[in-house]
Amino acid sequence: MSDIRAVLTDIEGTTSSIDFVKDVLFPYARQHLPAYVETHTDEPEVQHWLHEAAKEAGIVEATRGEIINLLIRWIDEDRKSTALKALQGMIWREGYESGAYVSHMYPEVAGRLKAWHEQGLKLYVYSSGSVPAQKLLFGFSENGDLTPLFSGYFDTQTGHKREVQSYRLIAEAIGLAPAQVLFLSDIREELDAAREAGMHTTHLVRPPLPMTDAGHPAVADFDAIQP
Ligand SMILES: CSCCC(=O)C(=O)COP(=O)(O)O
Ligand SMILES: [Mg+2]
Repeated sequence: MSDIRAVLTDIEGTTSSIDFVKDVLFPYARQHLPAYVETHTDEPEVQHWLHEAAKEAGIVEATRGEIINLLIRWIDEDRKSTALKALQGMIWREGYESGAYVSHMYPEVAGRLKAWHEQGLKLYVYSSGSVPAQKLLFGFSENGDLTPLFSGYFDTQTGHKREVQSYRLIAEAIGLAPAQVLFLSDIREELDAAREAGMHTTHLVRPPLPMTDAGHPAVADFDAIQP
């Protein structure tokens, strides 16, 4: 993969465990969402995303309570809604800043990201979590602040992760040909879309998941990747 100039990484199931997202972040957002919406309801950004959530659900008129219930249902369904993800990010900030949790990183991830960075590779993140949530996750990690390693972040405002066009737009935004980018993910459909856009791909199959052939080069951890 000698022409690789940048690594674009997914988060959940790739740099960090699905359990951290499902058992720590989602429950925290679920628990704090009602009070957060009630106490921040006059903030334009909160208003904007509540409005976007209602629009996405096709709701013309709803009480605040109904929108809160809708968002809680979406958390339970792990819906990759841009509006929900933006609101979750705002709520998670309070959790990180109060020390309620730090983000999980698989043991080799921070070291490998640092090595790639030192080697001159540009590092980018692409996650369904909002860009502010991504910055928090890498800023408050078990391995300290990893944000200086990254050159940019992308979320579903660029497009959904299973759509080919999203990867074309990301390559354009970072100023590289898709063939100069290596995309890392645990999800086959995301890897398929990135490859169709022309990116190199590597499938993260984190133990104890059994190694499976999803049609992409597959590894158990970042130490096995040589961009
Ligand atoms: C950005 S941290 C929270 C992760 C999250 O909300 C999520 O939906 C994970 O999506 P990913 O695309 O990283 O699998
Ligand atoms: Mg993932």
